Parts: sequence; C-alpha cells; structure tokens
Amino acid sequence: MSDIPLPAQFRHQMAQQLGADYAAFLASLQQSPPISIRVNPQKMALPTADLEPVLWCSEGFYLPERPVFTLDPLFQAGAFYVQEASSMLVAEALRQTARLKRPLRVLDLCAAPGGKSTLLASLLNADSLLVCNEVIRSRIPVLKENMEKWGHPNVVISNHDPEDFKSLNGFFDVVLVDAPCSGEGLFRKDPEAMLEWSPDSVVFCAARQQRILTAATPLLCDDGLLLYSTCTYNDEENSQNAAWLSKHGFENVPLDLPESWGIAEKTLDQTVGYQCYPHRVTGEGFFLSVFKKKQRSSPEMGVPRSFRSLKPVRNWQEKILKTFLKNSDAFSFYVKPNEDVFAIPETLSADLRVLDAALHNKGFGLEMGTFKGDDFIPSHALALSNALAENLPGIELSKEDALRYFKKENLVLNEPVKGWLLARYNGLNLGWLKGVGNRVNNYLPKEWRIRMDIKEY
Ligand SMILES: C[S@@+](CC[C@H](N)C(=O)[O-])C[C@H]1O[C@@H](n2cnc3c(N)ncnc32)[C@H](O)[C@@H]1O
Repeated sequence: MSDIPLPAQFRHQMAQQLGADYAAFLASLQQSPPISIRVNPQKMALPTADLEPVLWCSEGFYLPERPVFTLDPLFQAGAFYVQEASSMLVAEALRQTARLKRPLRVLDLCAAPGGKSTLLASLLNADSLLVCNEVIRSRIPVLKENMEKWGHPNVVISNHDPEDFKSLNGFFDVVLVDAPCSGEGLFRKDPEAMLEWSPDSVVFCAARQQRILTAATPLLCDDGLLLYSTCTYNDEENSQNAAWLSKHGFENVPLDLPESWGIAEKTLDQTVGYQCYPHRVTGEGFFLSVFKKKQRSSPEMGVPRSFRSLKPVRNWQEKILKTFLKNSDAFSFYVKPNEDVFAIPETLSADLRVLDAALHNKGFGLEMGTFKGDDFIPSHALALSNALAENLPGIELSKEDALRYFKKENLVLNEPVKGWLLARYNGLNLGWLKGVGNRVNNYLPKEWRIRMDIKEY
C-alpha cells in the first residue's frame, strides 16, 4: 500500500510485542484503513440503518467507502464527525466509569482537532461543562470550527500549555489526556507518520506525555477520573506511563470489554490498559487506560463575582437575542470589548467565572453575533447551535444549492424574502442568509468557504 517502508526498529519492536500475531499485524497494514464516522445525536439527519456499527460506541458506524466529506452538506452542518473507530473506545470507557447522568466538569487537555471533544460533548449531561484545550495556537481554528458544528453551548475552548491550568487544581471531575505520541497506530492511515518515527522520538514522546500527565493529575477533584490515551503501540509510552500514574496517587480502573471485540489487555506492574490492533479490530492502533484519583486534597475554590471583561447587554438587545434561542431564560447575555455578544448558560455561570479568572486565552459561551446600530447580525455559530430556536424562518435547499451556499455564492429565490433566513438541508441548519428582494445574501464566514469544485458532484 505505502511506498514508505516500515522502520526496521519498529518491525523488531512489534515482532517482540506480538509474537505469533506479528504476521497478521503486518498483513493488516497492507489493507485499506476502514472509514468510520460518529453521528451527532442532536442532529440526526443521516440514515444509519444500513451501516455497520462500531461495537464500542453506539453512535459510531463504518462506511463502505470514503465519500468526499467536504461536499456533503450534512457533514458541514455537523450531523457527523469523521473519526477513526478505535479512538471511539473513549465512549465505552466513560460509559463504564463516569457518572454521566450528573453534570460534570470535563477537561480535554489535548483537544485539537476535536474528535474526542465532540464525542465527550455528546456523552455528557446537558448541564456539564466541557473545556477543550489545545496548546498549539494554529490548531485552535479547526477545533473551534468542529465544536461550533457540533453545536453544544456548554463548551470552553482554550489555548494553553497544560501547566497554565495550575490555579484550577481540584476543579475537574474528568480529564482526558489524549496525548501527542509517536503515532505508530496511524502508520497505515498516514504513512508519512513513519518518516517522523525513530527510537529517539519515542523517548521524547514518552517524556512529554509524562510532563503533560504531571500537569493534568492535580486538576482532578477527589475520585476524579483521568483517561490517558495515545494512538501508538509503544510500551515505553503507553504501559510505562500508565504504570507511572498508578505510582503517583491514581488507582487504575479496569474496564469490562467483551473478548469478541478483540481489544487486547496490556498489563504492566498490575496496571491495565487496552490496546486496539488493526489485525484484531476494525480500526487503527489506539491505547487507553483509566484512573481514579486517590488523594483527598481538593482545595476550595473562590468564585469571582463577575466576568473580567464582559458587560451585560442592554435590555432592548436582550429582547432581540432571546428570540433566537430555544430556552432563552436559561442564558444570560454579555458583550465583549470587541462588541461580540455571547450567551452564557446560567447553570455554568459560576464555573465560567472561575475559568475566566484562571485562563487568559479562551472563548466560552455561545457566540450570538454583533449589533450594528439597531441591527443584530447573528453569528454562524448561532446558526449551527443546538440552542437555536426552532421556529425561525428558513429555506430548505437542494443539495446543489446547499453546496453553492458553502461556495459562498448568493442564491436567487422564486419568491422575494426579507430579513434573516436559515439555509437548511435535510432539515439541518447550514448558516444564515439575508433576503434583499429576490436575492439572498450569503452570510457564511469566508473562512468556512469550501474551495473544491462542486460541479462534478
Ligand atoms: C493525539 S492529538 C489530539 C487529538 C484529539 N484529542 C482528537 O481526538 O481529535 C494530540 C494533541 O496534543 C497537542 N500537543 C502537542 N504537544 C503538546 C504538549 N506539550 N502539551 C499538550 N498538548 C500537546 C497536539 O497539538 C495535538 O493537538
């Protein structure tokens, strides 16, 4: 399949790790990677009855072949996320170990591009808080776009080094460290990853993961859950870091996974982790281990009385804003110094004030839009939000017109319309249009515009 040869030391390592299974492992690397998606339970528009399910995630499905996702309006609307199947194991791990019916404070510490964050958003109770953090600034836009498409208003996106979270010690119920790793599990899907692999890079990744885990562990409350995952097979990273956690105040939590799923158990110093191999599961390489915090040391946290740089909106503005939301009394509305208007879920106000004081580079709440004089210009995030009112005017587009919408073309309608309209496809909101006579202006943000030629599809 790939012209890039497997590194010799990697072959040696896997032969030792897999023994009699090594030949089957090598053969699986010659096969095409399976294509899988996870549907958005808040935006059920994709028929899944004929699709093969992912065994460990009720919202995960395999596709018979890879379509051009960019040219699928349902993908652009956030109806599904394209996610490698093995990594959906996080869903089963949380289902078995976390109290998902309760509101939880959850941190996805290494979040971009947002695969696990969208999964977490779907799993959590509606009053939960999800902080999606990514240290590399250039990866924030894709994370933000994916979270906006997913549509949950209870999300904070931050751009910090894990060590910057220090003042939030004891704050979170769940922390996911989906750590940057040597990427051995992606060699089939992304052969270029082999070019970056070396024994030295494994040592570097293992040490970096330990640094991230060292910063992550104090952030958990008593009995809080830490999920550590990678997309590698390397024991120097996976098992050794998992065993290290067991020696540093964490109790390893075993999962009950049916043998028929084919997921291997790996144990080092009585610490168990779960490894997906491509010759045993329909998916790529992935490792996961779950821990519960043993120490009893959660500090009391002061809650600031107000947000640092947000001001409440005016009453007349609030009246307009409320017409756009389903459950509008559940939100309070604020304006930023740059005039952007936000809706903040009341239930999370105290938590968000704590985060506001603790983190500098972050965005939270539902981005509503801006006021230009008396006019309100709704944001694209609002159009895609699950909190948007259902009775707003909209227009159902054909697939061709939906794609023209994503090309940012202006559409011509048969009937004249005036004011804000939602562009819809299969009942899902795609974004805003504004009617001016027979023409409707297209308010898709230019950075969301698709560049592909839509003619051939
Ligand atoms: C495996 S990827 C995360 C994938 C993501 N969780 C998902 O499911 O879409 C690891 C992430 O860690 C970030 N990262 C790299 N170095 C880091 C560091 N020193 N501390 C924290 N995160 C780091 C990378 O930028 C990358 O986005």
